[in-house]
Amino acid sequence: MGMDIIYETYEKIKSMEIRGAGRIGRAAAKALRDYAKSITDIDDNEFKNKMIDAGNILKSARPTAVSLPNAIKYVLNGLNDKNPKEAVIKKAEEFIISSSNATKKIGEIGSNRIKDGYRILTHCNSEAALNVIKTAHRNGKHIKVICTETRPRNQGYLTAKDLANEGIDTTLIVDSAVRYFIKEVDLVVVGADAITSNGCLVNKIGTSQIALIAHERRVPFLTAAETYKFHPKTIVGELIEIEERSSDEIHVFEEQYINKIKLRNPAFDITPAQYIDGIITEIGVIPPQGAWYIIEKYFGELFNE
Ligand SMILES: O=P(O)(O)OC[C@H]1O[C@H](OP(=O)(O)O)[C@H](O)[C@@H]1O
Repeated sequence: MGMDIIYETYEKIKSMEIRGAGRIGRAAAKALRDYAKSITDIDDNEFKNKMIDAGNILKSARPTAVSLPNAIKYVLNGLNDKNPKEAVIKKAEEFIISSSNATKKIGEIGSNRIKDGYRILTHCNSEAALNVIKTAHRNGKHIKVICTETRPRNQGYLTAKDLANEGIDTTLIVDSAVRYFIKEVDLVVVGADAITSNGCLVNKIGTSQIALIAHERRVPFLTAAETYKFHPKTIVGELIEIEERSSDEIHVFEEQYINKIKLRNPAFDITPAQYIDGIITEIGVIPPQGAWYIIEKYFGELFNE
């Protein structure tokens, strides 16, 4: 096994075979755990160097979702322990369990914001946002959900199938139809790839247009974000890199147009804090202005780095 597990996971995250901010964080933690287990007969220093290299490879798979570096940082904190191998394995297990528990807790907390009869709009395919919706449904609330296709990779199809399998009344629309349908929506719930220290949301491309439309119509806009989706380095002014994916994902033209038409494919956009009514975390619903507090509480040690 050895480094193979790291490269395999790197490839799966990069190609989006494993996708979704929470899932890529857990996949990285699992890969680091299994890699640590496979390393034998070397001294602690060599072990540390190997683990740091592995973490850097995994981190480079995708640049935007902060769950990936946050998960890796959490696991590799174990390297400071007097028994680094055991500590890294334990930290990886801890991250995997606490991340899954956080998405469940978000489901419970967020579902309190959904009333019987609500029509909800969601975008892309977020485990955390879907837990909010599915928990409301499982608690007996009669809800209807509109989900967007989410071009170019159409993660909305995954969302629509998941909701339909739950027995939820589900409608799939094209991304550009959100303003047309907003009059039929009581609440927007989306996921998060990162939350900045000033309460902005980085999420799937198209999210900010939806937030603007919801704001215009005074439809509440919520994002579901585990605390490890908050970006520690934004507190010291670092900007989040927006991933630009291959134009092959949107390529529709014949050969003769290839050099004549430019294609751009940013995967994420930024929703300003003023369009966000609440961030559903596993410790409660916070206003976007509370982002600084979450980063200071959970990632405070980074200030000393
Ligand atoms: O962690 P959970 O809530 O599952 O997903 C959060 C976000 O991750 C996804 O990104 P992509 O499809 O990997 O690019 C979407 O942007 C989604 O909102």
